[in-house]
Amino acid sequence: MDIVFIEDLRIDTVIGIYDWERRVRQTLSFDIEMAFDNTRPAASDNIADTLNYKDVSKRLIDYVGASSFGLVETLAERCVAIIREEFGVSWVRLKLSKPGAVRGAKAVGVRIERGTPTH
Ligand SMILES: Nc1nc2c(c(=O)[nH]1)N=C([C@H](O)[C@@H](O)CO)CN2
Repeated sequence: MDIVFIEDLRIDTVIGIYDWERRVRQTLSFDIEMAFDNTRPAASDNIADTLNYKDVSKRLIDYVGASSFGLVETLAERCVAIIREEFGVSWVRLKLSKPGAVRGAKAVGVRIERGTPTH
């Protein structure tokens, strides 16, 4: 299975369950793997044949930046749904990290996988 990935995409947003978290913006980090058959763009050398990681990144920056969920679980699920529905990706693995949210931990968060690879 081929993968297009986005690593450590950092986006500021309102996220969290506590009162103070509703009043500030925190930086989240996204690591995303997306199944995609890269043989066609490799043969054509044409950006139009790719799963364009810049387009995916821009869409998530806009969406996450404007969101204000309580749980990282909810945000992760919505981001994966956008990638699958709007970019036609059959399988996505997404890790959402919230750095510094727990004293003593570098980061906490969730990792989810949705869908089935079609190739
Ligand atoms: N499984 C989760 N646990 C916790 C979450 C979360 O979104 N998912 N959120 C918090 C707080 O917002 C925390 O990040 C503040 O430090 C606690 N646990």
